[in-house]
Amino acid sequence: MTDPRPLPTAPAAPALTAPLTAVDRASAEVRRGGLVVVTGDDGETACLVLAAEAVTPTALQAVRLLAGVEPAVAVTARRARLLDLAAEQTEVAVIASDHPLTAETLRALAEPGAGVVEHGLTAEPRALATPAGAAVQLMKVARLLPAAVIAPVPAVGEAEAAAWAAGHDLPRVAAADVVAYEETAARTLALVGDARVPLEGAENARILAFRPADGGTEHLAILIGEPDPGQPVLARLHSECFTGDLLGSLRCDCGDQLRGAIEAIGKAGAGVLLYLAQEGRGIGLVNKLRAYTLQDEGYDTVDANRQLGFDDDERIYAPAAEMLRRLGFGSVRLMTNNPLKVEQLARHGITVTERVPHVFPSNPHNLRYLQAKATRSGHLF
Ligand SMILES: Nc1nc2c(ncn2[C@@H]2O[C@H](COP(=O)(O)OP(=O)(O)OP(=O)(O)O)[C@@H](O)[C@H]2O)c(=O)[nH]1
Ligand SMILES: [Zn+2]
Repeated sequence: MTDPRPLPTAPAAPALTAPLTAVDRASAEVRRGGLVVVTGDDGETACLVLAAEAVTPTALQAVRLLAGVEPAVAVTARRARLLDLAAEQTEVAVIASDHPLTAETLRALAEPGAGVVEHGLTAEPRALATPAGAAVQLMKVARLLPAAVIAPVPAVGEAEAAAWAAGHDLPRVAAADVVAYEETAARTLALVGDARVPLEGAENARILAFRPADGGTEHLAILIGEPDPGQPVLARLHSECFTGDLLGSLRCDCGDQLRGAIEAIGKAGAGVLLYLAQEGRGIGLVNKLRAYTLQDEGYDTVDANRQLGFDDDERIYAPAAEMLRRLGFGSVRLMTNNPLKVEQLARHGITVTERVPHVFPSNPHNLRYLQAKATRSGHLF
């Protein structure tokens, strides 16, 4: 095969890097149980934020002391409705109590099966692009349960709240930057690695790694043969599945789909497989394991996501579209059974000339999962 040819890569604009970095720092902080400040527009009260799943009595006490009031908990509207706490159409619900919330109650609000939710709770609706809404979104970015302990920062306006955060040595992030994070990250992908890796079923393969400007997890493109950018390129978008791809889990069809796609593209002679860092349809591996526990209790794959407060599918397709564009492929023949992937790629500016079915035999462990994909998520088998 010929030597890998260099591919164009775009340097990230500094204006995009600073907000991404702020979100990345805040995400790392909440993952280790720390406090962060989320600011909003000038008229909005900034929030002190802590991951509900990481809450401890000590952390809760720290929030009380810093804010000077009792904290509340922000959850997705989906989760609030399951708790019979949100009547209105809203994106996020802020749950408050008529008595101090304990760490156990907070955990029970966040996670199904974690305990009994007590009485005396009320919920207020909030839009996503508010500090409370962005606090929940920050948990999703951090791949934690989408529930945040929040308390108002004793400061007026964004500048004063930012100064308050700095004075208390707390990371600060703007709500708008959290909400825009995934789309912004996709715009900053840079090609950071490119090597020839012969694969079983496709010896003429290269792996290219694309890294977002905040240093987040890379998405990979597996380029097989030399696809003609002038023609629709045979393409597979594969979302990472540690259990299926690496361990050969029989609970899903991912392992077969991954190896089957490489083999099929290899046979066809040329094409691309994007290996996207979107484990568990974008909820992360730990949350996927929680969803599996719920599925063992009787929920299907869609309802398990919803019980945890997530949407059915949390993936976004901006990184995939950006990588295809960077590789010079504006038009694809997409190997998928998922109509949403076709729709979303088109929405992000890639022409899908054809959907190529990508079906593999079921086994006794994944039959129910595949049936749920067909009946609940509209997958075409
Ligand atoms: N949340 C959740 N994710 C799952 C579950 N089972 C598998 N997954 C994830 O679902 C994703 C499957 O991705 P794909 O095979 O690319 O996509 P798809 O939506 O099934 O569509 P196809 O292109 O037809 O295969 C991977 O990220 C898996 O980790 C589950 O029960 N719950
Ligand atoms: Zn899987």
